[in-house]
Amino acid sequence: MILAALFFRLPVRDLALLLLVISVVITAELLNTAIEAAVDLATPEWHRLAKIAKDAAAGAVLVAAAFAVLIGILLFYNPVMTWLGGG
Ligand SMILES: Nc1ncnc2c1ncn2[C@@H]1O[C@H](COP(=O)(O)OP(=O)(O)OP(=O)(O)O)[C@@H](O)[C@H]1O
Repeated sequence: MILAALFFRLPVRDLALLLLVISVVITAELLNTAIEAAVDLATPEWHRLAKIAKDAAAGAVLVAAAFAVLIGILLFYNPVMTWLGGG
């Protein structure tokens, strides 16, 4: 994504937004992994609260990823269309 942003010469503000979105997704994934490990340590058995904790953490990653895709489309749509149109 960063290489594509440089290729399409996105404005610095768009590049900053892209870096922010990437960092949010990576942070959510790291927190999800941490929560999964902590839950497994606390309750190796099946537990309703463990399920809620893991599902909520995974949901956070999904939300971050979905918004990252949306923001990526918004940032790249015009530059890609211009490039495809040869203009
Ligand atoms: N101890 C538990 N008690 C109840 N439900 C659990 C428990 N452990 C896992 N689950 C359920 O199983 C799902 C998958 O859990 P798992 O630990 O395999 O993580 P995962 O989603 O496969 O994540 P990753 O692929 O990042 O390891 C959870 O989202 C949760 O719904």
